[in-house]
Amino acid sequence: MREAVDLLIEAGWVVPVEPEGWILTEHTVAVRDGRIEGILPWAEAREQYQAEEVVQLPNHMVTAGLVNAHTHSAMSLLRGFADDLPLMTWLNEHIWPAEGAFVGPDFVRDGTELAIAEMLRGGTTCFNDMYFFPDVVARTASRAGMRASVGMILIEFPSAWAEKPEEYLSKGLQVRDDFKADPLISFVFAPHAPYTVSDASLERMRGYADELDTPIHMHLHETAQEVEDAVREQGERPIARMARLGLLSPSMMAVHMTQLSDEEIRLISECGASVLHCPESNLKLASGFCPVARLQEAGVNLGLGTDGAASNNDLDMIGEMRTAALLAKTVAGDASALPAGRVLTMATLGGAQALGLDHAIGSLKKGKWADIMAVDMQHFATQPVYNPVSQLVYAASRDQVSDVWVAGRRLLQNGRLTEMDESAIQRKTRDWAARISRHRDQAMPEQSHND
Ligand SMILES: CSC[C@H]1O[C@@H](n2cnc3c(O)ncnc32)[C@H](O)[C@@H]1O
Ligand SMILES: [Zn+2]
Repeated sequence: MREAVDLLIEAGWVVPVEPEGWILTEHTVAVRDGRIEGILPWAEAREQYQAEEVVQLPNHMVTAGLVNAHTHSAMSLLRGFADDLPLMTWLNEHIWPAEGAFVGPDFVRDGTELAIAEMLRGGTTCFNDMYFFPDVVARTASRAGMRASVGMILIEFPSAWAEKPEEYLSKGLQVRDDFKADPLISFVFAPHAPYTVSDASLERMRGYADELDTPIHMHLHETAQEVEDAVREQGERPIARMARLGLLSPSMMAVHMTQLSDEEIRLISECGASVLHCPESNLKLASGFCPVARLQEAGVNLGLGTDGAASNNDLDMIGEMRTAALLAKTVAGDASALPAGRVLTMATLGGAQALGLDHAIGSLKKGKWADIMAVDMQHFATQPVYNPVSQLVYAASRDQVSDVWVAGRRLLQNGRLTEMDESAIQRKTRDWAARISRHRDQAMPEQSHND
C-alpha cells in the first residue's frame, strides 16, 4: 500500500542544503499538507508514494527557496529614483522626502506586490522586510501566498504610519497580534538604525523583544561615516552602544556591518548575533565591505539580503549570491573564501536561522514547509553540469527559475506567476512612476530627467 501525498517533484538534482554539500542526483521530493514528507531516488519514491500530482523536472535542480534576509519591499516603486549617491545624501535629499510625499497604504501595497512578483520569479520564497505600514506588508504577502518576516518598525521621526516611538511599537505589536494565526507571516522588531533611534526607545523595545523572544532587525555599522559620527557625537561606536543597551544577543540581526574591528567580530561571535550581508547595496552606495570570511571563521551566522530595490537596484537573490561569493574572495584575498555551497547556505538556512525560522524553512528536510525553487539547468549558460550548486551561484541567471512552491503551493509554474495578476502589477507600477515623476518635476526641477 503506497502512502498518499499531494505532490512529487522529480528532479535531475535535489540539493537539500543540509548537510551542506549534498547533491542528490535523480531524486524526488514528496510533499504532503504543504510540508516535505521525504526525499528518495525516483524509482523508490514512485514505489513508496501515491501522489495527486507529479511534476517531472529531469533537467532542473531543486533546492530550498531563497530567503531574502533584508529588504524594504515597497521601495521597488523607487527603483532608479536616485542613483549614484552615498547613503546619507541618498536618504536625506532623495529617499526620505519622496517617502514623506508618497508612502501610505496604497504605495506599500503596490510596491510590496511588485517586489513579491520579482522575488518569486527569482526563486525567493521568504523575505524579511523593514518598512512603513507593516500591516499592509503582511496582508499583501499573505494574499500572494508568499512567506514574510515583517518588521515592527521603530524610527524616531513621524511618518504616515506612526508619529512617536510608543506609537510605532504599539501599532507594530497590534499587527503581530492580528496575524498570529497566519503560518506564512512572522514578526521581528525592526529599529531602523543607531542614528534614528534613541537609547530610551531601544531599551523599551528590547524589553518587548525579551518578553516575546522575538528577533531584532537593524541597520548597523553600514558606513564609516555612521561610526565616525557616533564616536564624535556620543563617544562610542554603535556596536558598543548596542552592547551597553543589552541588544547584542542571539536575537540580533545586524544588517551591513561593513566596519568591524577584530574585537567587534569576537563580540558578535560570542553573543551569537547574526549578520545580514547585502553586498550589492554596499557596493552601489560605496558603503564598504562586510568581512564575510572573517565573520564565518569566527562562527557568526550569516544571512544574505538584497536591501531595497532603490539601492540595489534589483531583488535578485541568485545575482546577490554570486556577488557575495566573488566579493568575499577579493576582500579576503583568498579564492577559497565563501565557496558556492556556503553562499547557498547563507541565502537559505543562514537567513532562516537569523529569523528564528530554521525549524520551519531554509532546507529540504522532512517536516519543514515545502518552500522550494526549481532552476532549469538546460541553458547554454549552465551547461555542462559538473556541479549544479556551482552553476547556480557562478553561472545561472534568475530567469532560469522555472517553478516555485511556498508551503507546497505552486506560485510560479514554468516561469509564470500563478496567483498574481502580472499585467495589473505592471499597470499600477506605471501609474506610480508617472505620479512620482510629476511630483519630482514640480518639487525638484533641477533633478528632473525631462528638462
Ligand atoms: C523605518 S522603514 C525603513 C527605512 O529605511 C530606509 N532605508 C532603505 N535602505 C536603507 C539603508 O541601506 N540604510 C538605511 N536606511 C535605509 C528606508 O528608506 C526607510 O525609510
Ligand atoms: Zn536596508
